[in-house]
Amino acid sequence: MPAPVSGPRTLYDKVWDDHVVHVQEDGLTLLYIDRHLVHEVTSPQAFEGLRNAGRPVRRTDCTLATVDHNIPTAPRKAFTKTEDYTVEPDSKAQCLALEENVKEFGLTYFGMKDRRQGIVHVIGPEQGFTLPGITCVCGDSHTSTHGAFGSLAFGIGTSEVEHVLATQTLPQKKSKNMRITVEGTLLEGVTSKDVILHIIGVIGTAGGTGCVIEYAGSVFRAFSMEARMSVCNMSIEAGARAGMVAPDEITFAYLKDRPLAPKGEAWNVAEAYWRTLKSDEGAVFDKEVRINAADIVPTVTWGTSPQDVAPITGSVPDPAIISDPVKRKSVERSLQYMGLAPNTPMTDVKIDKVFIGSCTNSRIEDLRSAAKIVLAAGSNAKVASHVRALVVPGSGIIKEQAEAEGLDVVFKRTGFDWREAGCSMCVGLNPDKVAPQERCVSTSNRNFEGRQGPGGRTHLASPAMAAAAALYGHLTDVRKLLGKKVGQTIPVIKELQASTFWTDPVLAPPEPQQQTGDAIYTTSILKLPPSVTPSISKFAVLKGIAARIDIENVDTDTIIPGENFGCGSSREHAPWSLDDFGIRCVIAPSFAEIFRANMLQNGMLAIALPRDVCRSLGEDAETGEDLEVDLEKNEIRRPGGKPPVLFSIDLFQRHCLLNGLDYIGLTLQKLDAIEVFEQRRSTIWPWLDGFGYKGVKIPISSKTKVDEKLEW
Ligand SMILES: CC(C)[C@H](C(=O)O)[C@@H](O)C(=O)O
Ligand code: SF4
Repeated sequence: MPAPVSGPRTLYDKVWDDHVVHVQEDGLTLLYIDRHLVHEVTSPQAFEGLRNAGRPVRRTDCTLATVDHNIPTAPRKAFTKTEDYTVEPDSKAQCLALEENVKEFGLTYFGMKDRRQGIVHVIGPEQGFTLPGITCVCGDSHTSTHGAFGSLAFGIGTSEVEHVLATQTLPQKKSKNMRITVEGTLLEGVTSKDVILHIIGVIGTAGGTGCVIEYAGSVFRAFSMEARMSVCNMSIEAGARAGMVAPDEITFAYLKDRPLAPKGEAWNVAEAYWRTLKSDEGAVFDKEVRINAADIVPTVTWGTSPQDVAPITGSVPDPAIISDPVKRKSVERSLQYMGLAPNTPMTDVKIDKVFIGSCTNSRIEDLRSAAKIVLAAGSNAKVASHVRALVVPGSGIIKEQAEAEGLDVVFKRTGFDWREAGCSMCVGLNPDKVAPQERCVSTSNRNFEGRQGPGGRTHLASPAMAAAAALYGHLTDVRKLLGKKVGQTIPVIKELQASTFWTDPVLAPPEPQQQTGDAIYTTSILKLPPSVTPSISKFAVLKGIAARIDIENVDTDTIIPGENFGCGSSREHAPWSLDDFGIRCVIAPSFAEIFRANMLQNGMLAIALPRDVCRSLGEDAETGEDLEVDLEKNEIRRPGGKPPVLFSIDLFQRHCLLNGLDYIGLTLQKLDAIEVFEQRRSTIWPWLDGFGYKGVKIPISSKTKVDEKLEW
């Protein structure tokens, strides 16, 4: 069991400690989850699991659902039914499934007719659903965004979504503490997006593996909440479990009066608690990175991994000068996919599309930043004739605010397409796509092969850089436009108070499904049929042929084995598809954590071994002879009489795999501890119970009643 932190603690240590429900001897901790965001892609099988097991959602008051990934961003004025608006069959099915599920399970839902609908990671903070010091999860890797508020926020897979829906907890191993400090003053034209791209370029996409990153230093302290969110958003691209920024005056000002933020005396108590949420003097970090702000210039990506970054003043790399053969091959492959010749100056790269949006950069400040560049280019400026450019606000509310500020007019008259809120061209799950071999400058966070559409090529950049590229038709140093004096000959954007847009006199607060007295919610009463003991398939000995693939940073979108296996999204579909192919074990030098957890939840084994051992097992695989993975003996038996390779795996996970144990059933055995935690939570952090919509009273007494307990 890891020693509890007794001396000075980090921000992460503090939030973690405040959410411990139960600790096993091996350190596996049952963590209470304060906030759960749900979207249509990763939730259908989770609700199905609940339904099959006869389990309700434990805390409907702490769960918020919306549609974002699959939905078209075409005008919604004529929207009547999801069936008619969402055409693509899979998308339609997922959206309709969510609509049904939120009704059946009694969840608050912002659907396509609701002005509060938007990308989960935009609407959580916008509503004040996201608060400092909380734990927040979503079946989505970019949940790390919410760490900008000093919360512990991380992405989970579909099985874990089901686990949280059923128990409001998650079994977790504590990550390491990492701190990235950026001190100094940023150069003109350098934004938060450039800072995080630069960081990922420095530490690599596996740089934060096993860690929760705290962003510290004068640069982050000076950042707005929007800028902090863009940084924390991409912590996942840096390989980390989560990213955090300690809350401060900027955080409190952002949250004050948000619809779901605490009000009145509760606000004062909450703020006093939030002020304690910072790393203590002398707190120990397992990993420290220091970066000088003045070293960062506007940054773009050239390749198919977020770590493939270059300053806009630089050139496409030349694989010929890379000595490591695996790295060289990987760069060659990327350049071939991207259709780029080595040593081409970045500013010579001609583009076809521009996408300004996504959970990284679709907030009001991002839209203003892009509009400022357009304005700086002069009133006759136009999007280059060969470029199609899209601006997609992150939520209906942001769209309204932008329209009230006149940003839509600036974009539209310049030739940008102004859309409705959603994930849009960030991910090829809806009609906004990049066509094969088209090149897109995108303010999103992933440039994986096929990410924006099969064969599409992505260059990640800031909103300002994307706007400049749209006007010039090629990658452009935004400073070229900033050289002109913004504010003298150029019209200034009239920024409006965001709070004007939060309140909604038309839409009623969410309908509570069950009521106890005057409470907005009741925690669902857990009635568990004792006969229901779902299980996952057991893993003991696996014998069969193996496939060797020498590719690094294999992302879930193009799932194939390699180093840092499964980096990218929380899609449990990745292990499911491996399983469908009959692949039940993956051996790699390192794994993305969400991917590894998803494998375990499906009874599959992820074995991390040193790079040279992986190579030699790869050679064994090439002989076409069987390998035998024996979890009971923790060894991999090899062909040709070679000695077996030993591996280690967490004891509890091993136990669950060997016995095919269902994590939800195990957790429900700890129901008493969960209830005790909830009572304490209601007393110390009462603002976390229930939604804070107007006129709604929040219950103080204990809510959960357990009729029957699962016999294990
Ligand atoms: C669909 C979803 C599971 C996925 C994620 O987890 O990140 C998506 O949001 C993405 O950005 O790739
Ligand atoms: S990364 Fe893209 S697809 Fe994923 S949640 Fe954000 S906007 Fe949506």
